[in-house]
Amino acid sequence: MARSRENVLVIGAGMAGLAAASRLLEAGVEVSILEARARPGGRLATLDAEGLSIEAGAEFVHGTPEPLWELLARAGIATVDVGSGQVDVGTRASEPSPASEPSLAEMAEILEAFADADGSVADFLALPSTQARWSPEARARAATYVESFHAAPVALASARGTARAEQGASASSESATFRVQPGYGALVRALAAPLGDRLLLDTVVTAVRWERGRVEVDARTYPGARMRTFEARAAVITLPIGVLQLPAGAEGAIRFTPPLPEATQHAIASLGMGPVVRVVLAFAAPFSTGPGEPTFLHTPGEAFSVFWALPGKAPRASGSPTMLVAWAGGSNAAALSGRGARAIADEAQGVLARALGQDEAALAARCTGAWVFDWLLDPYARGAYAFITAGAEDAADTLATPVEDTLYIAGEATCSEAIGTVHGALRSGHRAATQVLVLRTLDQGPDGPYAPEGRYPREGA
Ligand SMILES: Cc1cc2nc3c(=O)[nH]c(=O)nc-3n(C[C@H](O)[C@H](O)[C@H](O)COP(=O)(O)OP(=O)(O)OC[C@H]3O[C@@H](n4cnc5c(N)ncnc54)[C@H](O)[C@@H]3O)c2cc1C
Ligand SMILES: NC(=O)Cc1c[nH]c2ccccc12
Repeated sequence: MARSRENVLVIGAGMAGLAAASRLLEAGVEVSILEARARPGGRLATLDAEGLSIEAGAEFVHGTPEPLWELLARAGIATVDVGSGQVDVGTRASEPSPASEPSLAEMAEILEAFADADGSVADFLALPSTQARWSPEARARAATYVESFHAAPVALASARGTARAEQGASASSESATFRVQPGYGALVRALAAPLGDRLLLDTVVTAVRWERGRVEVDARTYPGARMRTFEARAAVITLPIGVLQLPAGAEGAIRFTPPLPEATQHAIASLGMGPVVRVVLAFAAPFSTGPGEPTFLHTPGEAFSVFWALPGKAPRASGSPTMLVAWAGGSNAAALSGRGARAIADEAQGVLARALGQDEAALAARCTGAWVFDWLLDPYARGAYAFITAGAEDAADTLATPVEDTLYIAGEATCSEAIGTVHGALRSGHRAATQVLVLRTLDQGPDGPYAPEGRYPREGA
């Protein structure tokens, strides 16, 4: 077995791991990247569904975060503006009506006001001063938004942390939302290509033994047959927080020897991993979701609290949508999770039928496909994305602090300014790579263990 002490191991080939590995490789550091799945990308997963690209995980580019746009531009990948149509339907069958501007504006104010609040989102919404200032509709809208899009139960989510995440997800003054036209999978392919056979798929990490300046990682192949040990000077660990939170001994838990420092363990335990159930429904014929073909159709109070249309393929592109996403996050998703694809798809169709005032059986008969993504059940994610819980506002920064200059934890959950996003994951990977590279420059010098053979001229050579 090849053993090398010069390299850096990157655990996980999602956006954070791919970004870290690419940076390190560009800087001349020899890296190996260990990925449990049979594909790179992690929570970026574009599937082919009836000839259309659909996302199982992330779909949107939130705002114009510079490093993500730079990557897209470098790879020549186009984006499309999603649009901002918002339509509300009540819990009872009714005609969808455009979301009222005042209630949207009030909700934006509430999300901003979270920034100055201690405690949870639920605490803030229950304050007499909050109730006096904003309408019940706006408060309910804010709660539903946090539960669904931040995937965070309002009783747990930090108000200040949510304000920060919200700002991070906007990432620009005009908070437009975009789609990656060919799907995020195209970006994953562009990032993974230069890594070649340094990217090891079907490699499930089971244990990390470490001491300052030395890491040993045990891994098995998916069926569990082959064990391998990898050795390196340092490891960038991009495991989702849901995986790091697994109790010792649980299926899929990774054993750290010695255990991670108390502060790191505490930070891991105190972050939340938000659940999401995402269903893509396909309809054979053009399908109308209401006036002006809205982008987002809100169904508050239902198990799926928001729906949106996916761009169709020609010749339907100019017509009504034929593919819709049904989205449940936070407490709703936790309640749906584990009920099975059939029951979850039926529930999504039922909510949609009620929302549009249509007959449920007739709508179901027109549905030609349903793809169900229940992220809490994903063994290599254990949820959709992280959220900051009340009292744990510093946890992401704690995780981003290198452990003994040897373990560098990255991933979306470690990016305090854009937690839960693709660009947050990307930034965390770049940050970890920089931490590794700075260490090389300061502590190791050009002849140190990170220096690839022949990269630096030796004196007298
Ligand atoms: C349904 C959904 C919708 C989302 N929507 C958006 C959106 O619209 N916009 C947005 O910006 N963000 C969105 N996100 C969040 C975004 O997808 C994530 O923040 C980002 O992709 C996380 O990247 P990462 O590298 O931190 O983690 P991951 O992509 O999870 O990468 C970690 C990698 O580690 C691997 N791994 C796990 N266990 C092991 C092990 N034992 N051994 C080896 N490897 C292992 C995993 O397989 C994975 O590939 C969404 C996420 C989900 C789930
Ligand atoms: N569908 C989404 O955009 C989900 C999402 C991921 N991270 C976020 C942060 C803020 C708002 C939404 C999100």
